[in-house]
Amino acid sequence: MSITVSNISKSYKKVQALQNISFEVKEGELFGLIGPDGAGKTTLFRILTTLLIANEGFATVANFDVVADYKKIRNSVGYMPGKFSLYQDLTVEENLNFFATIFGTTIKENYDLIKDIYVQIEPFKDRRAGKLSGGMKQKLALCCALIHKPKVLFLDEPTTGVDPVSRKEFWEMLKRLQQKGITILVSTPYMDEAALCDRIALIQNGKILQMDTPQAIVKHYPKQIYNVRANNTYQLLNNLKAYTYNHSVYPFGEFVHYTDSRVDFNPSDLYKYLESKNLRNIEIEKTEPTIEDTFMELAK
Ligand SMILES: Nc1ncnc2c1ncn2[C@@H]1O[C@H](COP(=O)(O)OP(=O)(O)OP(=O)(O)O)[C@@H](O)[C@H]1O
Repeated sequence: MSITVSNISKSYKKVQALQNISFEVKEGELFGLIGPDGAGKTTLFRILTTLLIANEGFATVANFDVVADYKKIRNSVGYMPGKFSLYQDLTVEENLNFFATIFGTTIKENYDLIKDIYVQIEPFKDRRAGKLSGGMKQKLALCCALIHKPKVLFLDEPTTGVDPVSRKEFWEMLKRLQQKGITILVSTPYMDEAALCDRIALIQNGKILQMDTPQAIVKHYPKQIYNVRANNTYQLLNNLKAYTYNHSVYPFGEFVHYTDSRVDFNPSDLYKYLESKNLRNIEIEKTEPTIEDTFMELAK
């Protein structure tokens, strides 16, 4: 196993950030921690990268214990923290050289590993990191986390605040790194990114709600979901929430996602109800669940 987390708990005074978390990540796996702000993702990353000590439980990374073998772990992992971690006043090249030097290596030695990413920021190598765009900062941070050829890469919300094109490119880069044998633990609040991982853990309030492949998680969704639309979305939401038989109701893109509590649900009953509320242009159609739907169901 590349990462083993066993019954880890951590609290900050009154806040219980992690409650009895356990999971394993296999060598070469791309594993996602999916959860909203405050779920406990950063706390877990800090424990696994030896920057914070858990109150209970144990964990290993690359077969080293996170407490006893912390120095060995620091040499074996790359960590890209959520907040921008680079030296704003150093240039792109200086930042990268700095990280290479503290790990006793050079840009040249591991250039192969970062090449695909670095070529995209190389034209700006003399620019100060603080003056880079969001997407470029993120690429530089990834190069810095990779420059010592880590076995395990920890990426805490690497795409938060990054535009959709750069997000897509970033995930393509992760897939290429995975093919080079690097184990990756990545956190994200974006449900569409969850589908790109080999396995995911859905996490909320310091607890794992569910863990499996993205395909299996969606397959186990227990209900039929309906896309509902009408001329007034705000009123539609309120009317659906007030409907006696609703099981779940929430906005989803241009639709409202609705599930019914009855086994013999007939959409025409709902149609009539919404019509009686003076809604117009009503549409009710079956749709497939997504990871976001699973999250909404588990978080209920
Ligand atoms: N140093 C701290 N002192 C007190 N409470 C903290 C501290 N760090 C985190 N917390 C609390 O612990 C909980 C988990 O926070 P954590 O940062 O691990 O979550 P997260 O999933 O990474 O969310 P975010 O994306 O917002 O950072 C939150 O309720 C947070 O307010």
